[in-house]
Amino acid sequence: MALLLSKSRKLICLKPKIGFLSSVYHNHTLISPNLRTPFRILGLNQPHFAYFRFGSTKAQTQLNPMHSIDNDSQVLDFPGGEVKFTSHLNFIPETREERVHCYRVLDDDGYPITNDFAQIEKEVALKIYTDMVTLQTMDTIFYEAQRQGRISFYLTTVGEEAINIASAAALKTDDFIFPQYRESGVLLWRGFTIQEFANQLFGNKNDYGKGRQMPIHYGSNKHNYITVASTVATQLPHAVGAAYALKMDAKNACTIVYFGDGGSSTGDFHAALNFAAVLDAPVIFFCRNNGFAISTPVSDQFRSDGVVTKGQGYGIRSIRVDGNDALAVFTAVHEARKMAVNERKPILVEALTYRAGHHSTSDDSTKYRPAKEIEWWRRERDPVSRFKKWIEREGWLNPQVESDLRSNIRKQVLQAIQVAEKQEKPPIKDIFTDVYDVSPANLQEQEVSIRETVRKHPQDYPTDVPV
Ligand SMILES: Cc1ncc(C[n+]2csc(CCOP(=O)(O)OP(=O)(O)O)c2C)c(N)n1
Repeated sequence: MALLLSKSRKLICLKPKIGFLSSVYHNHTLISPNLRTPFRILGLNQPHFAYFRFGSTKAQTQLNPMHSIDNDSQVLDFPGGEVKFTSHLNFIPETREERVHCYRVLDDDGYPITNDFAQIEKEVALKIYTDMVTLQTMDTIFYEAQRQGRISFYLTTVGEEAINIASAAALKTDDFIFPQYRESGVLLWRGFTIQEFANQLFGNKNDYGKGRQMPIHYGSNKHNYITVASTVATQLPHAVGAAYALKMDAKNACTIVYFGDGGSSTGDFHAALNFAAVLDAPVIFFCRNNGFAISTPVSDQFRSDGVVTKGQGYGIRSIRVDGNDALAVFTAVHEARKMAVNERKPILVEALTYRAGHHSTSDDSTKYRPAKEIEWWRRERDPVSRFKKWIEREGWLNPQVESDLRSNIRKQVLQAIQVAEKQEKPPIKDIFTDVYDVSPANLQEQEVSIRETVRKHPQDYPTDVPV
């Protein structure tokens, strides 16, 4: 398509193409039905003619007879702001010369390298540490419980303890959490008890999901923690919708949505970011870039510089942080929350980390990555010991307190397992409740049928489920 600039400095369309530029001619002015204002070219000192070539037009090029025009000083007034013209055929490179820097506060030895971080009170720092240790302990013991066949499935957050706990610590209780599945620490921070975790894992009658979900699909109304869904990334558009609702209700709160590098390859991710940007929804997109989506490494996931660079493509302010540095994660989310709530804007945080455990109990990650690599991350970049070194130097923790803390938490987790295991399971009828007010005929038939099947083949069904 070629555009012609008339004496009245208006652009006229010579060969309109499809799209919103398909326009009507009106007094030599290009007026798009989709736009409130016509396109205009600014920066010209005198009226004259000019041709501009766009795309694959075959129209004959006529150079401007007035060579004095300084093309590069002209701008096109386009929706979204003025666009400078250039006579240089420059493609935007696929990558920046240097990768986006990663914000951190503590070095690998737990020494602060900057004062540019949110100040944390001693009590908050100790709760961050206590909850990181609790998460580690729960992961170790619940994982073993699955290996012993006591629960059917488990998934750890090993290596991502700082991401879980420090991000949660930077939020307010009115903020809504939309988790993926590797964020049980966020719920822990909010006060979900070890017993409540165990009840869900064992699917007993005290599980809020009434045993209808796989283990680790926690949810809690009380803690504004939306129930985990296995379908990767579906939580992203939900978080945007909820954030938009908070904005419409003029609430002083935001939503935060967690997802992995794998989740960023879904359509839901892109739809969510665009919606959030266009609707100015107060949502924090928190990507845990842990290097793997089960066995798929990030090098097979995308060619961009990680996930942080995608924010700008949608007009979203973004930051990359060291996910193994609790102080950096806390500070970034603390600032992101302020911006999201005060400015009513989405923010993208990409935390670089490493999934130091297997994907889940259904996975053996040494089949697709070197055991030494896993070991290195566990030993050299453990977020829990890094934070511990910092609080020890601050004088807030000593070895005796640390040892008591660990053994106390271990006892609590073991105790919770024993209690949860002994609890009755929810009755079979609970499978059919909570969706319909009046159960439809097909569900009633299924309910009868499942009872008959269990009675006929009792050896194939657990004995502790009331029929
Ligand atoms: C829509 C959808 N596609 C595929 C899967 C299978 N799946 C389960 S977890 C997972 C990997 C997700 O990786 P990532 O988002 O990076 O999170 P991580 O497990 O690393 O924390 C996949 C592909 C799924 N559950 N849902």
